[in-house]
Amino acid sequence: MHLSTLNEKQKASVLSENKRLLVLAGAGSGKTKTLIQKLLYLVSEKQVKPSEILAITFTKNATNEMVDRLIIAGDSSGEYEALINDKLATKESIEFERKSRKVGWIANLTVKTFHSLCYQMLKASGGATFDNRFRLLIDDQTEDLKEGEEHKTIAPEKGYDILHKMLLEQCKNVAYLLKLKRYILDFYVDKSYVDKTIRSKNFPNQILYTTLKGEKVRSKSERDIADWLFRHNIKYNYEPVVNFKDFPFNPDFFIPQADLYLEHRSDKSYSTVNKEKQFDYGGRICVNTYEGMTHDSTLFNLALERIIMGKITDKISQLAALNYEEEFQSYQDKVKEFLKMVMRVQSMIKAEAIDSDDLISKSINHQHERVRVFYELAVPLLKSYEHYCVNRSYLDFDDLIIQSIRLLKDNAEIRQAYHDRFKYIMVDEFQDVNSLQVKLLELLITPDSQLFCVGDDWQSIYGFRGSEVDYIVNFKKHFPGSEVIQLDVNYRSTQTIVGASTQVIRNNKFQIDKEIRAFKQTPSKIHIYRSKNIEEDGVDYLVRKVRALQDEGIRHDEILILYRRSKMFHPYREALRMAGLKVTAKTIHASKGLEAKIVFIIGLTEGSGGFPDIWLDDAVFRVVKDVKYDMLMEEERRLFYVALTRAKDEIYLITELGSESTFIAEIPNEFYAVNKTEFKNIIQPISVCTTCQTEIKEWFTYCPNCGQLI
Ligand SMILES: Nc1ncnc2c1ncn2[C@@H]1O[C@H](COP(=O)(O)OP(=O)(O)OP(=O)(O)O)[C@@H](O)[C@H]1O
Repeated sequence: MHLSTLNEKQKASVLSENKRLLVLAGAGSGKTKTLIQKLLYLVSEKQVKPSEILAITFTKNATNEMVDRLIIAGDSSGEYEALINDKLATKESIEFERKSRKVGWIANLTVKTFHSLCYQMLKASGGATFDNRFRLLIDDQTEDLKEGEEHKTIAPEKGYDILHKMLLEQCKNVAYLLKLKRYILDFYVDKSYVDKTIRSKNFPNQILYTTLKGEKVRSKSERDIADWLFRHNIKYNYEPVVNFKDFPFNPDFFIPQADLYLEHRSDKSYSTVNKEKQFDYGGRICVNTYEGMTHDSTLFNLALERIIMGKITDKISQLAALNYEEEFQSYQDKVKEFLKMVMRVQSMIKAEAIDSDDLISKSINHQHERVRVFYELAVPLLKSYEHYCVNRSYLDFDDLIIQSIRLLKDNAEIRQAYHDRFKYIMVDEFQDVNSLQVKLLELLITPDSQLFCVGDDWQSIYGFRGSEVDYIVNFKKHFPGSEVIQLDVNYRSTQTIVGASTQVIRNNKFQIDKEIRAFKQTPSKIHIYRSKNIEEDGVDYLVRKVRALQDEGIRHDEILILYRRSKMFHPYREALRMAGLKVTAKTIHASKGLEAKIVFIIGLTEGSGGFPDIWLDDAVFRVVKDVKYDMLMEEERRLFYVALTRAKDEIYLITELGSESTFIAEIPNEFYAVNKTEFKNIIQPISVCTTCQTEIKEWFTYCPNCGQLI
């Protein structure tokens, strides 16, 4: 036992006999280290049987890391540590070695993710409440959460595909299909399609307009007509070729159900006298619309209604067989967007234990039609999805926990068996628990068992998946009689990084204020680059900087690039690839628990697609859970805190001039490499290149003349 490697607070946490203990601390303060030491202490000093210990993590990586640290603690040769730090070792060789060394007392421990624990529980005894030969539904987000034997029982389809299947089923009902179409057109499409004007290939001066149906037409007015027809589910042909007598030509529209042609006459139209004669010869009706009619859209719509509706005798329900493929051909991405929202709602209602039926009553009186219609469309989908999955014994990751809770709740004997087995329950990253996970823990602990949790409320970043920072902030309320120990030294980062990140996170109202000191006193400053265009000179800057760092001898795995959304990284990935530079890049969510010598945070712009990015701020989600804007903003700030605190030595922030993320100003000036106020005034030269004496008007960049980095 190496208690000597711990500081006083860490030691106190290991030695505490309290039945409920939370070790609370900011990033890099040795929480995971303390948890491992506690585990070693219990086994080696307190003679606790390893089989009585359950250690729970959130990700497979965290489980592996815990097992690795335990193997290292017992491996005096240092071989294993050398292997996992060997940059040339493959993932497979490390996994093989881990497996062959996970023997003896380590093999008798239960170190699992919440999901893996529940999986095993249900396989072993789930037959009592469900079907223990269930199969697992995996989606993109849970892909990396599955472990070992779970590979064997993965469902042959994905949750999203099932939901899509349910949508196709529902769309056989014309009323549902029409409602979906109206919803998609009204609330998803209108905003974006207007801008989709392109130039004609044959006539470069001709601008083409995209209709709701997805075809290209020649004028705004034609688009209005086409859209009006599409919205009213009236089939039409655009510019059909006709030849009634003397010559072929293309009237603008033909409406088969009304047996009617439409010609729109703009101010630029040529005389149509000849064409009109042709319609007479053919005994066909052609109605003209005029540019003047289009200036007032309400009047224009009325005119179209008068012209066309009277001539259509079919009832709407009998209108040409509507079918899903045809109607949504141009809107696959919008339908996908809708289904993703349904999936998000599904996950939220599971975490909140809300029945899908309740969603209708919760939304029926909502002031916004968009929200009401969303739920009218979503609820039948959610119900048929649920039925489909139960029928096939499919469980998703949320269901694993829900079914385990039910199993323990309803079966006293099974519950007792787990109580007899696990006397010590340890939870890493406790700030990420949701109400289901807490319920599960409550069912697993007894007054005699010890619950040892470590976590950092400042790093709670899974609110969008239902985690509740309240469980850690109010730990004492949730677990009466508990003790909370705060660790106060950060061993990972420089004092600048610790200071800046602490200042940022203190802007959050909902947090536990903690004093945290940096162990490392090396002087360093935070670098910031304000690009003119983040996707151009921002990318350029990163590539140059990474190259310069690697030239200085920094290894590629010591550099970590972080971003809020994967999309932000695309231009950087391409540029790095072209430059032949290798670097680790991750979303901030995926960087949890990691550390690197140098961290770049890219995409620090404001507004949509930037960071903070409060996309959950949608009235649709508020029906399930009324999360206030402030709270969503606080989660974004915690995410920024996680990003900053991954860095050991240096941080580079990349933003765009005039569109800086609000987080940049939350880091006080003294932490930046150059005083921010100097940069505000960019017309003033802020430095002169030491190599070629060129005035440099940008802040913290390379010399535009000779390329010298400053
Ligand atoms: N008492 C100590 N003395 C020296 N180094 C320590 C001590 N405690 C922790 N460390 C080191 O500090 C670093 C961070 O530790 P650890 O990963 O356990 O922190 P953490 O609090 O779990 O971090 P985070 O919450 O950011 O993931 C590790 O490199 C660890 O070895």
